[in-house]
Amino acid sequence: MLEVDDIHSYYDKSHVLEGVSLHVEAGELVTLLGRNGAGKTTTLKSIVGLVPPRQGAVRFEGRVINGQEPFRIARQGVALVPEHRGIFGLLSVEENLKIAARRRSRWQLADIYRLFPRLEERRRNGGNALSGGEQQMLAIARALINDPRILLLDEPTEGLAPVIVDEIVRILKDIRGLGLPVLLVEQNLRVCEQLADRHYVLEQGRVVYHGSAQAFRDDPAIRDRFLALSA
Ligand SMILES: Nc1ncnc2c1ncn2[C@@H]1O[C@H](COP(=O)(O)OP(=O)(O)OP(=O)(O)O)[C@@H](O)[C@H]1O
Repeated sequence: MLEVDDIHSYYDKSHVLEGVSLHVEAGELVTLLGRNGAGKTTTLKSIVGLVPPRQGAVRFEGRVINGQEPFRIARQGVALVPEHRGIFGLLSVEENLKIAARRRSRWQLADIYRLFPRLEERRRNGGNALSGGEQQMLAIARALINDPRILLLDEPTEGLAPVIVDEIVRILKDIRGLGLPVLLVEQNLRVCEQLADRHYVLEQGRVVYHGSAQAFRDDPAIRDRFLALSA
């Protein structure tokens, strides 16, 4: 349903993605791994039009979307939850959700609160008063209430305490259980292994490994290589 086909992306003259290809099928959770600076965030930004690829194609549900404005890509249901969470600090949790809600969304507030009980508890708190983990949950919740057809997540567990990481993993499992496809950029291998159907590893703007979660688990060479990289 999402197909990234040999994209090349740049920051000015700096050639950052050198022919990245990947795909995410309906109902899949796919992770994008790689060390800092490998191009993971740039791949997500290229998909949503924030860093438009200069070559190659991005197709969503069979239609070419690269070259469109980011808001048009978002409107088609491609939602990015960026690393720096982008919530409104002066608005309450519930206001943050209501402002993001799309009319006729499949997601109502009650559905969101069922998935994120912590947000219901804190629904009258201001965004500024939330912990890092709660802000991350709110960022994911805001993306969901806007009724995406695919969710792109940039390092949702970064810097969070283990107990909160477990809560985010539980939420992502539930999202996956609902059949919503997810492309997850994540450095935490334990998180990836609990969630993913397939993995891609990026190095210096290229895909250097692609395989099923099972193949990745069974292949110590690639695991060691990745672990060594991320250490
Ligand atoms: N706005 C920018 N302007 C110029 N160069 C950039 C910009 N953003 C990223 N880069 C460079 O592009 C390359 C890929 O960065 P990117 O953020 O995509 O990597 P990443 O794999 O997501 O790593 P990280 O985990 O550190 O975010 C890096 O060399 C980085 O320095």
